[in-house]
Amino acid sequence: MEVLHPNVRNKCEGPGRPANPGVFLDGRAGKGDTCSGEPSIDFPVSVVLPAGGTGERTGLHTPKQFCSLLGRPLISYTIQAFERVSWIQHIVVVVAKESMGLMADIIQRFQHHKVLVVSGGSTRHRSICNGVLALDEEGTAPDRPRVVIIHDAVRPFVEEGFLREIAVAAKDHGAAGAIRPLVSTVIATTSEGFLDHSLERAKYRASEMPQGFTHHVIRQAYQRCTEADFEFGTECLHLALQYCGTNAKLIEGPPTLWKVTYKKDLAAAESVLKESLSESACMITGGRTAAAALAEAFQKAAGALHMGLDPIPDVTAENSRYLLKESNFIQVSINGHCLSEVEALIKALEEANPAALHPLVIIWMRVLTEDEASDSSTAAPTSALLDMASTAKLHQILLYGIQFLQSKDSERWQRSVTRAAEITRTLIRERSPALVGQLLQA
Ligand SMILES: Nc1ccn([C@@H]2O[C@H](COP(=O)(O)OP(=O)(O)OP(=O)(O)O)[C@@H](O)[C@H]2O)c(=O)n1
Ligand SMILES: O=C(CO)[C@H](O)[C@H](O)COP(=O)(O)O
Repeated sequence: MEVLHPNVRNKCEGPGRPANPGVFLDGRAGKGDTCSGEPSIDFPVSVVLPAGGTGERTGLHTPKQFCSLLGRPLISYTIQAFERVSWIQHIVVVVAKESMGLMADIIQRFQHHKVLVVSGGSTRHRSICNGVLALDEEGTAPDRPRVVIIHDAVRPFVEEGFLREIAVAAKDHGAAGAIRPLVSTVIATTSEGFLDHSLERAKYRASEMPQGFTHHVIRQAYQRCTEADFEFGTECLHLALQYCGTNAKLIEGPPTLWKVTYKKDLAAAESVLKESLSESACMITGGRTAAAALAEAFQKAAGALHMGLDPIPDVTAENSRYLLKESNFIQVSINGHCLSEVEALIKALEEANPAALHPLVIIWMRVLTEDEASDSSTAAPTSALLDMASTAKLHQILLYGIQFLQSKDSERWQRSVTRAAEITRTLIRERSPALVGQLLQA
């Protein structure tokens, strides 16, 4: 088994800066924080993420764990879901031998820490077993975990609260696993392809991930299981029962635990990510009265589209926290071109997010009076916007423009506000790299 030691990956661990805010399905944006109000886990917990499969069922050449969602490999989201949990010590990622280099690049590019990479086996059980054994190896994980959580690398949406439930139940009962209600009835077929019998759906559950085990139970299960288990087995909880006499505690998990299995699941996962990244934006008004009035109206229109909006005068002092916690920014410019404000915002975002984990969005909202709109000397700086957007895109910042007409007619003005909010919501939701630098009319 080949191992990338922690000291090899140390070069990837920046000077203590944790990865960028991740995606929290419960609506929180955060970094390295724990669920509010929950006590921390007071026993050592480590994680094994099997990622050594080929993803045959997707029909793609690239194994699904390395497929890109919003410019970042799927596995990086899963790693981050564990990395941001403060009570998790080590994350062993098990990949096929030929993917060791690719995995090391991902760790470096997305500044993952806590990660140890080991090479996998020909089946999922063999890969998981390699990961569990790596936790034993001296020098790789000095303080042995009391509990080992096993989670498929291709289930990116796992929350801290549920991991906590699994870890505590695993410590108390030796093993614990996530379950979900069955979607379809399970039936057995005869060798001729006829119905043999069907199971009563209400009595059965689908076994999902994460699963947790005491270190002792999972090690013993793999030491005692047979070659047939390694070759054909699909259930770690079964090994714990069969070889250690441990009846796992089963806990119903959220629907978001589903496993990316088919190509359509990759699109679904990207859609979940986009949805969670587009829940809010902050609107930078420059402290100007006209912009603040626009922000107030915009806040209402955005609210109707289920998007929260925080109007702020700038991103300095106290407000600089938005540079880290927000993924979407609307820079309002009232007079003239004012692309310099956008330039300054891009610079501040780049400095705050040297390795952005997902694309950040800036919308330049150029507000024009009716007179300015009809004056050819105030023509839109389209090529400057395009150039700025092309450069920003290299740093994972997607820049778009909306031209907003500040009409004296209140109905017209309100229509523009509504349209601007709808365009904003669409640009933020879609995060399309193809549309950067475009100046749309509201
Ligand atoms: N030899 C293997 C096979 C699978 N896995 C991992 O186990 C998880 C769940 O398995 P599955 O969804 O079946 O993945 P694949 O085996 O890659 O998919 P397929 O069966 O479609 O080929 C995935 O993260 C996969 O990378 C692994 O670590 N080692
Ligand atoms: O849901 C699970 C229960 O342990 C596993 O993720 C599942 O068994 C993986 O199996 P496969 O590799 O066939 O998708």
